[in-house]
Amino acid sequence: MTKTILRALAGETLPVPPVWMMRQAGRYLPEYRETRAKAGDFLSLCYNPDLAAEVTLQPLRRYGFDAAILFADILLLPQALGSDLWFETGEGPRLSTITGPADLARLKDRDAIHETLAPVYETVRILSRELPKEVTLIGFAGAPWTVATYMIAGRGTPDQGPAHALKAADRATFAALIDLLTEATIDYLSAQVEAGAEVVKLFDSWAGSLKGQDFDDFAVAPAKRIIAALKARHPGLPVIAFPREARERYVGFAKATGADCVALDNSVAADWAAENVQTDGCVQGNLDPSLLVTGGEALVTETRRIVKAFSNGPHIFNLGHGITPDADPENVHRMLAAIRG
Ligand SMILES: Cc1c2[nH]c(c1CCC(=O)O)Cc1[nH]c(c(CCC(=O)O)c1C)Cc1[nH]c(c(CCC(=O)O)c1C)Cc1[nH]c(c(C)c1CCC(=O)O)C2
Repeated sequence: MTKTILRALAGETLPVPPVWMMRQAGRYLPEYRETRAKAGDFLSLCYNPDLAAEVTLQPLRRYGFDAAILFADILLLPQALGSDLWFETGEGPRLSTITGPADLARLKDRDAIHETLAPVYETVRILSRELPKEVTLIGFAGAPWTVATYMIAGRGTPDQGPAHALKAADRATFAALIDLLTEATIDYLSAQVEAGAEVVKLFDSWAGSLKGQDFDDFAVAPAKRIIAALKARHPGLPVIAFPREARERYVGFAKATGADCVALDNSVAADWAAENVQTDGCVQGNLDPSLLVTGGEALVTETRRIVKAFSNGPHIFNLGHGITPDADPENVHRMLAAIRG
């Protein structure tokens, strides 16, 4: 087993951490913007296997990252389940809403998703043929809670208010939606693995707004179920979990869910995470993405500080969240130089 990402995920401490970036294919790259224009719009790009594979490969050509992440979106799964989905330019995603049992009943069942998602699996197949031998291919899905927050509200929300409200007002509908998403996510990720994904990552971007028992019920429990089912179908499959802004709940998250690696956002201190989270295995993270906008000495200092903080255990270097469209592509080279020396 020679791929550095797989070695780190298996618990090996490497002299130089392998590195990739969340949203590494994206609008900060001129070649991405060009390919997206050719596709027409973002969703057409996601469903065009040749072009989606092309944008996945672009950041690898430029930077030589250790992993490629499939180019797709966490909201393709709700679309495959029958939600309407579109992107408002400059604003973000819009979906039909789930407000009660009638909306839930209109969704398709888990077996129907592959019809819509077949082009995504084709993208994975192309990538597994075309990627350089040393690069690891990561598939992904949104975690049920995060995906549910978009399906319930019909858009991104600052506090996930509508999802919390449905959870309080109509627990049965809310729990049934989480259940459907959990089952569909197992099938979706499993199909990505069958197509050639070597690792999968579960994005729970809004995990931080779940408190107390809700965090156990709707962040930990679904992740645990998904990971157990995937590992039963694909023995040895490494899984990265990203319960963003989980704060003190990062502690023990890998053990509680069976994840091989916990991805950390940049609100937690690397020294604290090395002592309290990395003790259970591989961690990924956690540079503040705004440093790729501002650059300078702070970018270099902070990158080195993170590498050093995690140097006594398994670590995959990454950002604490996705790189933003206003990032300077040259700053990514500076970050890599600070990591790789
Ligand atoms: C919440 C979420 C979404 N999508 C995703 C998450 C979880 C991670 C996170 O918290 O950021 C995950 C995602 N989205 C995208 C990927 C591709 C792989 C990668 O490079 O990381 C991945 C892994 C492409 C994308 N997904 C999106 C873009 C930008 C679309 C464009 O080209 O205009 C990309 C490259 C659009 C998107 N997709 C989503 C939103 C809220 C938006 C709009 C905000 C924005 O524009 O950045 C939903």
